[in-house]
Amino acid sequence: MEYLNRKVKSNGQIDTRQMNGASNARKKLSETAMSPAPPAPRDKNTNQPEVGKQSLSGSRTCTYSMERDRIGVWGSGDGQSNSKLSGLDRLKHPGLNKGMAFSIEERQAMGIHGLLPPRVKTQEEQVQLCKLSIERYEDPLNKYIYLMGLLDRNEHLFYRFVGENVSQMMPIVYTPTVGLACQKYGLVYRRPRGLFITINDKGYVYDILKNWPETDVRAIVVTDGERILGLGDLGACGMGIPVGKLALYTALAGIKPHQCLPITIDVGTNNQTMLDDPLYIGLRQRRVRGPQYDELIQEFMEAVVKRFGQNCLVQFEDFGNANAFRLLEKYRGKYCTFNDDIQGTAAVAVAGLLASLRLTGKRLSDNVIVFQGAGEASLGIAELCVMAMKAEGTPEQEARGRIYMVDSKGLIVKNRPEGGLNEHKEKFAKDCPPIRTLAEVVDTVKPSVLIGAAAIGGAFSPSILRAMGANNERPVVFALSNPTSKAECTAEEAYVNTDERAIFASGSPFPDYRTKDGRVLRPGQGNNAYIFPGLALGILCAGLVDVSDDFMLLAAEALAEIVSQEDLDQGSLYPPLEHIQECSVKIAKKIVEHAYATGKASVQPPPLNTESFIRSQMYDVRYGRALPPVYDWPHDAPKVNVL
Ligand SMILES: NC(=O)C1=CN([C@@H]2O[C@H](COP(=O)(O)OP(=O)(O)OC[C@H]3O[C@@H](n4cnc5c(N)ncnc54)[C@H](OP(=O)(O)O)[C@@H]3O)[C@@H](O)[C@H]2O)C=CC1
Ligand SMILES: CC(=O)C(=O)O
Ligand SMILES: [Mg+2]
Repeated sequence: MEYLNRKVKSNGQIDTRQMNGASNARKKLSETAMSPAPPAPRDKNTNQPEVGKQSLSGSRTCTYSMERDRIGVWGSGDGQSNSKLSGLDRLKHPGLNKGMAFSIEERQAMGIHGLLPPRVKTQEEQVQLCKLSIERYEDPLNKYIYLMGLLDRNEHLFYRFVGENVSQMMPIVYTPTVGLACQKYGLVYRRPRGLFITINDKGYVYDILKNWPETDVRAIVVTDGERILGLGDLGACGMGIPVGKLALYTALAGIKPHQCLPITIDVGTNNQTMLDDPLYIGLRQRRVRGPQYDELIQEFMEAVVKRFGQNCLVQFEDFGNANAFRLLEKYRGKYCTFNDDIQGTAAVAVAGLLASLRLTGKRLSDNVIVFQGAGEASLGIAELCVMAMKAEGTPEQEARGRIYMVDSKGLIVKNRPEGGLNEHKEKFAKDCPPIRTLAEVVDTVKPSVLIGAAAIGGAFSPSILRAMGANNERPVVFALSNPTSKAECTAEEAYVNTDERAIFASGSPFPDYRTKDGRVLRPGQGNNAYIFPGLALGILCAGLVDVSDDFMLLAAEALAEIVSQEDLDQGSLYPPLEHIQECSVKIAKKIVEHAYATGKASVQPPPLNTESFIRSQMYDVRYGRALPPVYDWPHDAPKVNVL
């Protein structure tokens, strides 16, 4: 039979990325240095190898679209062809399963006829069922468990469902519910998802990476669980975050699921509640710090390059403050990496601020900005604000002078009696006597922008908000802390206490607000989810390694440009969540263009049409044909399992 011959080829045509001068140095890091590939057929629009034969599509070509999406597979372990899989395997394989959408021919040819109810459903009907099913759950945690179960069963359906219902599903797979899921991870954990690497695995990290059954990993989100959202140290239970972030990589930016790998590095936890919890899933010990910790992370970075190549992206997520800054400085430029909490958050917040200028009629440099918090998020945003102000022509010192930071000890001032200023905070220290409370800082400084990222729920009291309203025609208030319980104020509080004049954004979603005169305000979600999926897509499409801050400013500008007048009129500084996939493509396009313009791209040759190249790389949530039609039901079917 013809289809018997249609096997996955293994000709290594994919890695057409040839290292350019800028990345030659990195070659030494890798045992798996890419070899120049034989020429592949080129797409006339993109000047890139055809889909299925290029950088993001897997390291092998194949005939069927489903195989094209999923080459290495759960269960095969070696990333070899799917031809070893039986029909039953395919039914159980989340990347290949179509459930009742398998056609009759497919069911017969794969030897699974009779294992499914007779009716054949469309994917649209399945999406409808997902909607009905999830609506039956009232408890968000149960909705989360349902969605993770769907992901475990049928990836295409999960991503289509989430992608078509972003504003309803994002709060479940992501903040705020993912925070609750992490706190209860011992309860919600069902099936293996992601890799756990512990301090006891030192010396064997590469072997653990080899246990991951997919070989074509392009993006890793890694946490050590020390600062999970604003919930603190959750140890190994932090795994929910890399899983959730990577679900958004695919749902929001079309990065293929099998190219994504969530990792949790378990060095213990200092959270006594976790340590005492019989359901806790991690090592029962206090956190290891110092040289042992650093050696483990170093081994991890090297093992990633050795296993997946030097262009494999490592997104650091929810590390504790001290490690986050240190590790970013240590690895940026040398490895393909960025820190989402510092850099991604900076980009989304600056995007919001740039958009706000269209409402206030100011330049960014005309603003006075007060931060509640001086950690990863706040300092990342503050530094990018300085960069954006400099781009407006404001001298650096003047730009820094317009930014005031409040940490747990009060306003950051020079010669603080209790000391404790690190080099990052020092740059924003003011030459004035200490001021202890945020309320006093707001009264003294009279900021036009107030940004909260300190995980102190309710820190923007009604009186602080009223002061913002009294001092500004349109006060800008960002309550960025996650999850919802940690938000500095709600959208309603921001509007009510400023005569509905506040320009508000928040890290976790808040419902629409109806004004006294009947207008509906839709507070935007100032969350790095608007940035990291598109940023990652751009990084991968360009083969970018050095994710410097100019890329972050570019991403911010790209996002701000997408915000329409209608969005602004509705009080939102961000495009609707329903458009977030388009935002990802636009951001990726800017990243790719800038990577080539600055000589930092390593995918060669450059695409002729950047946007079509990017789109051609993205995951298709629709099912492919599992098999070509070979006969009509109800005729006798050959008992052959070809896949
Ligand atoms: N919306 C988004 O996209 C993002 C939101 N976030 C959220 O931001 C929050 C903070 O994250 P991150 O910056 O990474 O955390 P960090 O731990 O790095 O920083 C927390 C900061 O808050 C300060 N702080 C603690 N207590 C107080 C207080 N009572 N008054 C003033 N400041 C205080 C700390 O002060 P000190 O330095 O003195 O310890 C520190 O500077 C989290 O809730 C997180 O979820 C983070 C990333 C993205
Ligand atoms: C959104 C995010 O990255 C955080 O709250 O940590
Ligand atoms: Mg984070």
